[in-house]
Amino acid sequence: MRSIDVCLTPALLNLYDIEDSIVVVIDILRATSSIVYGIDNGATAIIPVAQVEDCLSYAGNGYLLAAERNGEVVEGYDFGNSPFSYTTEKVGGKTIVLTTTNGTKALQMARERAHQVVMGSFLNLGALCDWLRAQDKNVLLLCAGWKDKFNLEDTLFAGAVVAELRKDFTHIDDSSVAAEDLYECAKGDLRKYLHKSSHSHRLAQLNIEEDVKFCLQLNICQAIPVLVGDALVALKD
Ligand SMILES: O=C(O)[C@H](CS(=O)(=O)O)OP(=O)(O)O
Ligand SMILES: [Mg+2]
Repeated sequence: MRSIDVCLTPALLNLYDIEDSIVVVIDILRATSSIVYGIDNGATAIIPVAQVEDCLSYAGNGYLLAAERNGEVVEGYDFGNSPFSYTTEKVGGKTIVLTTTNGTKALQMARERAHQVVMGSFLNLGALCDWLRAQDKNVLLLCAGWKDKFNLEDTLFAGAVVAELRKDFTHIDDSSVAAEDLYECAKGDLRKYLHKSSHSHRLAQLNIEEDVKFCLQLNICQAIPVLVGDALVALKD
């Protein structure tokens, strides 16, 4: 029996047995979207850290240091978590140390217990689902949310994955059913639906509408970033 469950916020992660599961970390706006895009664009590795000051211990290695808090680049860092900072020209062949408000924190929580940790986004939805379908493992879709609270965009993506995979799994929990129904509600126009989201209001003041539109594109990437040791690298077949 294979199960696919949705953990709606990292605050609930301890309720799940993930020792033998693949955990998909989801932070659509914008951490996992940018990580997927950067790895797809040839970044050698992305090292996630939970605290801004943890980046400094990597300084001097020729790594790029990326830090975002509350939607803005932390002063003194090379860049933050806008996908437009993760183009081939900017990150190809480079190692990036990254910390964000929600996504890297959720990742650090998952890595402590999960069998395997990968990154999900609308950008690599199809490739991710094809790979998950082929693994003989339970799956937990971990929504990074916002400061440990539920958010719409991460749950929408979890619902998109459940919709793709529900035929391949014998058990889905109620949060998976709810996430899938939410996705069915919104899939016709994700951007329009997400005008309701707290993130849209928060980022509206930061004028990064283009980031939001970019992160909602489907299947422009094939890369599946996987955590190997301390770093996220491209999953090899
Ligand atoms: O930078 C982002 O888009 C968010 C910041 S917030 O959710 O608007 O506070 O950070 P992320 O860790 O990518 O969710
Ligand atoms: Mg987010």
